[in-house]
Amino acid sequence: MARAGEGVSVTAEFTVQPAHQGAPGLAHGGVLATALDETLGSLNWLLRTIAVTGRLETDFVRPVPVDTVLHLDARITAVHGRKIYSTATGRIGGPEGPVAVRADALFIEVKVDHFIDNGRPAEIRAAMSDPDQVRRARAFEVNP
Ligand SMILES: CCCCCCCC(=O)SCCNC(=O)CCNC(=O)[C@H](O)C(C)(C)COP(=O)(O)OP(=O)(O)OC[C@H]1O[C@@H](n2cnc3c(N)ncnc32)[C@H](O)[C@@H]1OP(=O)(O)O
Repeated sequence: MARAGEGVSVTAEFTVQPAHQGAPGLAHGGVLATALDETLGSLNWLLRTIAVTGRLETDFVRPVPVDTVLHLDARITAVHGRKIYSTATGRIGGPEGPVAVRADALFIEVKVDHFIDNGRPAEIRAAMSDPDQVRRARAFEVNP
């Protein structure tokens, strides 16, 4: 879950599970990048814009052990035409703890045709008939 904050920003928490391991006992970097991407992606809902990740530059600053709660904080830094620039940090030990990961992202606004043209029909039909997905897409609730 992500919560709206000051400006166009969100905070979120991600708990590293044993299935997220790369090196023994430590989170895999790709999973941490996914947590950053998901948190950054939720910013676009606040703009009510459909957008996909075009670029995601990630810094892995500290190892993140299994069972750690990663405290994520993401905000939009600029919007230019279809381009949405955003940045995020993931801290450990609490929301004010040391930065373990950070990312800068560029999301590109797309039409819904992006998914219809490129996705698989079965999954698109399933998403359209899933009331949770439709509710999320049509009426994104801020801090419900
Ligand atoms: C609704 C739920 C959405 C959930 C999203 C969750 C987050 C995700 O994981 S998304 C999945 C991963 N991302 C993808 O699959 C995207 C794959 N890429 C694409 O489909 C295309 O490259 C796409 C749509 C991003 C851009 O293509 P296109 O629409 O033709 O735009 P294009 O004209 O090339 O570029 C538009 C602008 O963005 C810039 N741009 C595009 N890609 C990049 C990039 N990687 N780096 C820097 N700039 C870029 C271009 O330079 C251009 O800038 P300007 O307007 O200043 O000339």
